This record gives sequence, C-alpha cells and structure tokens, in this order.
Amino acid sequence: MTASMSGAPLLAAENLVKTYDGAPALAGVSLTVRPGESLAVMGASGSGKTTLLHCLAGITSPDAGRVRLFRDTALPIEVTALNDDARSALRRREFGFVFQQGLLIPELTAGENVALALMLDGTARREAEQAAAGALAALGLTGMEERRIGELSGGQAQRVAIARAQVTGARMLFADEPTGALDSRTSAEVMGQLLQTVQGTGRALVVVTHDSDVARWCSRIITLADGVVVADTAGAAGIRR
Ligand SMILES: Nc1ncnc2c1ncn2[C@@H]1O[C@H](COP(=O)(O)OP(=O)(O)OP(=O)(O)O)[C@@H](O)[C@H]1O
Repeated sequence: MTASMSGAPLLAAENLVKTYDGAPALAGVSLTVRPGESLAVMGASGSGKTTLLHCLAGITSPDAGRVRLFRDTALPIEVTALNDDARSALRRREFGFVFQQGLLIPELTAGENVALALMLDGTARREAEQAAAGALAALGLTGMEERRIGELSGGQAQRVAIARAQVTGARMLFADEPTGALDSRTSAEVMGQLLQTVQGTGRALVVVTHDSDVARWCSRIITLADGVVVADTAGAAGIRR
C-alpha cells in the first residue's frame, strides 16, 4: 500500500441498493476509494458490476444508500442527493470515463475529442486544443491529433479515451471493460497507461473487468455476487508498488 492510499477517502459509498423489476442488482454495497487506489470490480455476468459503477459515478440513482465525493473543500459532495443537471455537471468536472466504446465521437479527430471534454465546461478552444495535444503526447499519441477515431487502432482509441478522461483534471476515473475489445498485449499496454494516470497523481480508478489479468494489476480487487461484495483483496499494484 502506498502512503497516498491510506488516509482520507476520495469517494465513499454506503449501503447501495438498486432493484430492477423486483430483482436486486445491488443489495447493499459499501466501499471507499482512496487517492492512488485502483479498484477492480469483478464478478459473474449479472452480478451488478456495471450497476455499481453507474451508481458510484452518478449515472444511475440508487434506490437507497449514498455516494459522497470528497474534494479539497471542507464538505463532501453528496452525489446521490443531486438532481440530474447537477449530476451531469459533476460528471463533466469531477469524473473521467473510459468505456469499451461509445464515448468518443467518430466524426471528430483525436484532438477534438479530447479538447471537447474541456470546451463543454467553458475552456476556450485554443487553450483546450493545447491541453489536448499535451494529454495525447503524454500517452504516446503525438502526431495522431488530426486522425479521426476510425483511423486509429483499438488501443490508440482507448488511449485517446484515457487522455479525454484525465484532461479535465478529474481525480476520479471510471472504466467499464476498457480493454474488452483489445488483444492481450494491447490490453496490457492500455491498462498500464490507465494505472499510470492514477499512481502518484492523487487520482483514483474504479474499473469493471472480466479479465483477471487486468484486475491483478490494480491495487485492490472486489468481487460481486448477486449484488453484494463477496471478496475484497489486494491486487499486484497494492503489494508491489
Ligand atoms: N437498466 C436496467 N433495466 C433492467 N434491469 C437491469 C438494468 N441494468 C441492469 N439490470 C439487471 O441488473 C442485474 C445486474 O446487471 P449489471 O449490468 O450491473 O451486471 P454486470 O455484473 O455488469 O454484468 P455483465 O458482466 O454481464 O456486464 C442484471 O440482472 C441485469 O439484468
């Protein structure tokens, strides 16, 4: 465990419950995510992984329980108490998302996709483009700024998604099967870069995955079954680094 992983939480969930059509998808999940931590969420299909991620990230409202985001301000933000508009604004400003597909706009270039994350929140175009170029360069994508997403490999596109997730300065990153469409070598590279954006930066990552290799690289692994946490163990990043 690194020093940055102990101490104050960045995100805390208490007793999350979510039921769909009478069937519980989450049946009382509590967890805390600390700066520097990478938390893998595993479990069988239908065990509630994506529902948990969506509740933590303010995409879905739980039926019961609460999620709080601790920033540098004195009072935490109660994500679950916000209305839809406030949650959208919070997601844009405070959270970064890397999903398997769907978040990048194919008609836009890599640079435009990353810059857009900043422009949506009022950053001027020129400044946003400069920040985007820097974020892409940091992920080894120098020279690819002008390429449309369809002109990139799957691994390159996921790196654009990582750049987009972090360019806003968001400290809390969420990923849902970020390597699901990649071969094992590219998957390792992309996960390595995703974890680099967390380690030693004060950020934290929650990643839903079926891939035990991906999970092992994280600092902590929780396993869900029928909407509850049935295991909570250290991953490789929690032991070695
Ligand atoms: N929008 C929804 N409407 C109705 N039922 C839903 C909805 N979202 C999830 N569910 C149900 O909730 C349960 C948990 O789904 P969830 O997607 O969280 O599981 P998961 O562990 O992420 O599964 P997978 O690994 O297959 O993606 C499942 O039984 C699913 O059918």
